[in-house]
Order: sequence, then C-alpha cells, then structure tokens
Amino acid sequence: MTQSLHSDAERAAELAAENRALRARMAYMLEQAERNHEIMMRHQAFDLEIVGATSFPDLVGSIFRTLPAISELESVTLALVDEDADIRTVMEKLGVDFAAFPDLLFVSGIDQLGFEVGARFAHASAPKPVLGMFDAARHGRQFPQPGKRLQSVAIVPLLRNKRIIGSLNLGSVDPTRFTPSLGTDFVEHMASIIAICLENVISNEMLKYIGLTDSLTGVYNRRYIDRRLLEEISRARRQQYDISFMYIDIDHFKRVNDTLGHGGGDEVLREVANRIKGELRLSDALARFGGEEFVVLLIDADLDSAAFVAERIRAAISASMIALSGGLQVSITGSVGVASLSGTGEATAEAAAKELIAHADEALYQAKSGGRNRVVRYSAE
Ligand SMILES: Nc1nc2c(ncn2[C@@H]2O[C@H](COP(=O)(O)OP(=O)(O)OP(=O)(O)O)[C@@H](O)[C@H]2O)c(=O)[nH]1
Repeated sequence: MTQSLHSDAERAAELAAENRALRARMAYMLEQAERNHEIMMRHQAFDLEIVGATSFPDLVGSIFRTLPAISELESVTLALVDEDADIRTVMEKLGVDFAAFPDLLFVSGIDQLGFEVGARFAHASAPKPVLGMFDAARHGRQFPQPGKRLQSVAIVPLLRNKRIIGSLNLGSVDPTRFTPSLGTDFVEHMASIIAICLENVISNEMLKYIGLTDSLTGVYNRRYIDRRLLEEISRARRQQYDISFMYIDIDHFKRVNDTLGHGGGDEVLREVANRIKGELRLSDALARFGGEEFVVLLIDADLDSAAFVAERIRAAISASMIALSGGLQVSITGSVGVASLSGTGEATAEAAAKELIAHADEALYQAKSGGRNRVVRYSAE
C-alpha cells in the first residue's frame, strides 16, 4: 500500500513535470508560430511595396531600405547584369542618382556573379542559391562595403525567362544564418518577386527613355524638353535664377542632304549633336526638335553666359570638317538664337515657356537673315 501510494505520488509528479515541459514546448512553438507569422506578414507587406514601385529608384530604394530590416540582415546588395551598360546609361539619363545606392552593383557578365552556369540554362537546370560562410576573396565583389563583419551569405540568382538577370546578395553576422544545408525555397521566392519587379521597372524606364529621346542622335526630343522646361521654370522661380534657351540650326542643310544623300545628312546630324554636347554642362539639356534643328536648355544661366556658350557651340560646329563613313568630308556652319527668362516672372510656367521658345526662335531667324554662322541674342526692341 505504502509502495503504491509512493508510486502514485511519484507518477503524479512525473505527469506534472511532463505537463510543464509540454506547456513550455507549446508556448515555445506558439511563440515561434507567432514570430513566423509576423515575418510572413512583413514579407507580404514588402512584396506589396515592391510590386507597387513604379520607377527604378523607387524599387531599389524600397529593397535596400526594407529588406535588411525585415530579414534582420546586416547587408543586402543587388548585382545586375548590364552587358553593354545600357541599363546604367539610360537610368543616368533619366536622372537616377547612383551615389544614393552604393549597394546596387552592375556587372558586365554573369560569370561575375559566382553561379556555375551559362547565361541561358534552357537545357540545364536553373542555378540554385549559393549559401555558406562569407569569404572576402569570393564575396568581396558582392559586398563591396559590408559595414559589419559578415559571417554567412546567400547569393541568390535573379531569374527571368530562363535568364540570369543578376543576383540578390544577403549577408549576416550570424555564421549559422546561411549554411549549405539550409532550405532555399524562401529566398528563391523572394528573389523571384524581386526579379519580376526589376524587369518590370527596367522595361518601363527604357520605354520612358525611348519616348523622350531622338532615335537618330540619342539626344532628348521635343516631348522631353517641353516637360523639363516647365519643371525648370518653376524651380528657377523658387530659387530665383535665370534660365536660357537656344535654337541651333545647321545652315543650308538641304544642300548637305542633296549632295551627300539622306544617310550622309544623318551622319552630319549625329556629329553636330556630339559637338554641341561637348560644350555643355551636365545640368544642361540638349534636344533635337526635328529636322536639322537642335535646342539647348541652360539652367542658372543669364543671357550673357548663354550667349557665351552659344558662341562656343557655333565655333565647335564649324571648327573642323566632318568625316563621313564613305570617306567624304563636309564643312558646315550653324546659326544660333538665344533667349533668357529671369527667375522673377509672373506669367504661368506654360506661357513663360512658350514665350522663351518663341524669343529664341525669333533670334534664330535674325541670325539666319543676318547671314548665318552667327549667334544672335533675343532683344525686345
Ligand atoms: N538627313 C536628314 N535630313 C533631314 C532630317 N530632317 C529634316 N531633314 C532635312 O533638313 C533640310 C532642312 O532644310 P531647310 O529647312 O530648307 O533649311 P536649310 O537648307 O538648312 O537652310 P537654312 O536653315 O535656311 O540655312 C531638308 O532638306 C530636310 O529634308 C533628318 O532626320 N535627316
């Protein structure tokens, strides 16, 4: 009897201990489930945020701002394959400030990403994420500025239509965070959403760029200038500086076309665009308004300084013969009309823009009728 009582008490204590252990385990599992749910929710919010990004800087900005925080990572970088530097060039032309994204890297080929696979893997299996210890020699390129000492990394391919478009690079100070045996479904899912979003915004930006540039010369087109001029007029008024506008027209271009053919004329237009560009500052905008007419918008430049630049452009256009691909050389000149707008005007930006363009056009007309190969400043008299 004593024996049985003892064992009953012992059994009850054992059960109570088991119960406590089970409760603790359940509490732990519940905590884990809650934590996982929270992580999932944060990632869902992140997915929604990046899917909603409408521009390249919006998207990469969201990725670099949000992903390290929600994934508790010390470093997140993106490497994009940009073989001919087209993406970078177009984004720069659209005004993307790459200095704001030090963790955005461009590589000229997929061999620089560290996956053992060719650019297309139609008949091979898709490249998998590479997880493991951080190795400065191998991963230095992907993490050019790791703030803290990284211990483990995941290099996740960004895949679109059976092509590697780049890699998402995740770095942690925790050596156990990314180990080769870890499942990769989660990071692959994350990378697939990022890849779709990247491809989307990049093609949108490319389309935007094509819609704003002149396909023959690569400089901006009229649509771009019309839009930019309004923005610049508003800014010039807020900050009280002058802007100037010039019309540049190649003299007797019809003769060039008639003697060299349309193809020769096109070559001349491209060279003239290059010569004008060579005389401008980065903040100035050059466009072809159609035909043989170029325009330049100069920011924070009064009539004197604009006329000075115009004179340099006129000289550059006629400075040397233009060599054509067929071996011929041609000498040309250009006429320039310049007008300015002070930063203190009262008219609407639209009216001021129209007037500025009309004034420069009028000055150009005077340059033409005054004998060509000259710069004329607009004057109200
Ligand atoms: N090659 C080429 N020619 C063009 C293009 N667009 C317009 N043109 C030509 O540009 C010439 C413009 O001639 P005009 O407007 O008569 O003027 P111009 O001969 O330059 O004479 P001035 O301006 O008075 O000095 C025409 O021969 C057009 O065919 C183009 O995209 N490529």
